[in-house]
Amino acid sequence: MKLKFSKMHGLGNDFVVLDGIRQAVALTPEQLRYLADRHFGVGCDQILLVEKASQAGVDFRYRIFNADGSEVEQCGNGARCFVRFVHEQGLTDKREIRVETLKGIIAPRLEGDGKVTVDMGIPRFLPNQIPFLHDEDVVIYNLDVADESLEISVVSMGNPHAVQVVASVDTAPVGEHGPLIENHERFPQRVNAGFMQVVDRHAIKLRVYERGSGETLACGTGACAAVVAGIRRGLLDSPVRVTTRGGDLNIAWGGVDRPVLMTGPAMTVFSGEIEL
Ligand SMILES: N[C@@H](CCC[C@H](N)C(=O)O)C(=O)O
Repeated sequence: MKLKFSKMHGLGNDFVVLDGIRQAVALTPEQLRYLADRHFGVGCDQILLVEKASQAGVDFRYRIFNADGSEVEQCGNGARCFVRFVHEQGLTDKREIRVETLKGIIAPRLEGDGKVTVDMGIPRFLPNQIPFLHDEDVVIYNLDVADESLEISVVSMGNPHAVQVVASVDTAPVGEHGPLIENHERFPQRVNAGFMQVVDRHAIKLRVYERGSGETLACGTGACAAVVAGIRRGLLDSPVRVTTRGGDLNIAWGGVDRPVLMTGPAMTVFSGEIEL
């Protein structure tokens, strides 16, 4: 089977994007891992699959797969690339799009300057909404990792995040603690691990060890989760500039029961065809 794809990225968080409307796409986890493989395949952090909407009032459905082949609920940088993709491929000329994901509907908008703003939905904090094994709902939890007790906040942006504040993102033990947090027994569906350095009340630096993909150059939902956690901890005020290793995102949040808005770039690198 030959598959057409586009290689895209949002701040270096890179994607293989597939049009599942004009070509039939049904991939096994092995085929997904092959596409994501940086040595034997195309190489990416996530694979995005654009499909027809399954309900009225929605323009498209898009599905997200991590490099390890697991299907996940949400992807912020992917949502921005999805919008560029459907425009570049001539699948729509609407600038405001409603798109179904595994965890609800999100609403991206293509701005005049080429950036994309995405209404990422309302963040959730209850342990069973993450899911995170704990009886109470508090802003900071202790998590035992490698003989240390880390202070984490948990946030669901549709997908699960554990965010901690670190003195410096440059020296934070992302490679060592990241996989231990990702696979911690108190996160039954695993978790994305965020390491946030507060610069001032409107600026943070962030690194994220992503569930199913390892550390990426940027994580959109991770940026939303970090800003929300920072505001809940009383450290930040909206809007917040989030500096990742791949560049900057702007995140705004109006508080409890309000959606998070994320603005940033989306780039197409090349298009190709691969035999599976
Ligand atoms: N890179 C993404 C998040 C992709 C999914 C994540 N790894 C998960 O398993 O939840 C983003 O930009 O949000």
